[in-house]
Amino acid sequence: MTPVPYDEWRADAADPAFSEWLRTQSEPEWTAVVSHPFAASITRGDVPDADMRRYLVQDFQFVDAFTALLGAAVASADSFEARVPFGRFLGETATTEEKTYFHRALAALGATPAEMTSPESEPVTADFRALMDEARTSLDYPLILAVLCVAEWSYLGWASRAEGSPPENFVHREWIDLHEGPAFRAWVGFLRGELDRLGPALEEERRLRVLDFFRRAVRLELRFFDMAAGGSPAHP
Ligand SMILES: Cc1ncc(CN)c(N)n1
Repeated sequence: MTPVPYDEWRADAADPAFSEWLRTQSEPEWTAVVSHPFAASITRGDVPDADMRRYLVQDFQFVDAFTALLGAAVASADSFEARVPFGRFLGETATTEEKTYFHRALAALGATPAEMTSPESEPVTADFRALMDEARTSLDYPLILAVLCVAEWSYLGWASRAEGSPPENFVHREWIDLHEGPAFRAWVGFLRGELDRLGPALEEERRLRVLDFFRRAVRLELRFFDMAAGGSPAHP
């Protein structure tokens, strides 16, 4: 879809935030991600163990490149105030939260040590890592923000759709908890706020480059869930 220029779009937008422009210009794929059948199955707690294991083995590789990207955000942010939330989240991801979760969840799902230390990458995992590496090595703060924002905002999107009582199985329940709740919402709010702060002041060409990274990340999130669901695409 040819993007509607930001200045034209915001003239009639109810919420003229730059991050909202990025999201709306990434439809229908955005909605396909946050309503993906695999994500819905996580929220119900009924993903078969073999599928959850394949997904988490691949996601552990995603998290490695994602952690490096957070480091690039610390390095490229334009103020001390902006560096601090990245540093805090980086510490949480690298130590307490996702790392211990992955080890416990993959052990419970019967993953072998080789699958965790030298796993084979699915094509979408390699492509996602390549996009994160491209953003990281650019050291271009808005491009880094675009990729981080998609990863976190889209995960908040599906996790906040969970209804009813949380799944009993900790593998599902903790994965939802890691992507929901007040702290995670504040983190997503921060990422969106940074894009909203910087985007309007960018030249149109730079805005379109940020949108290109945002859209590529959204498409990869969709392919990632398709891979997890066994390869059957839920593309719109
Ligand atoms: C593929 C993917 N995208 C996003 C997230 C959320 N951190 C994740 N863990 N994995």
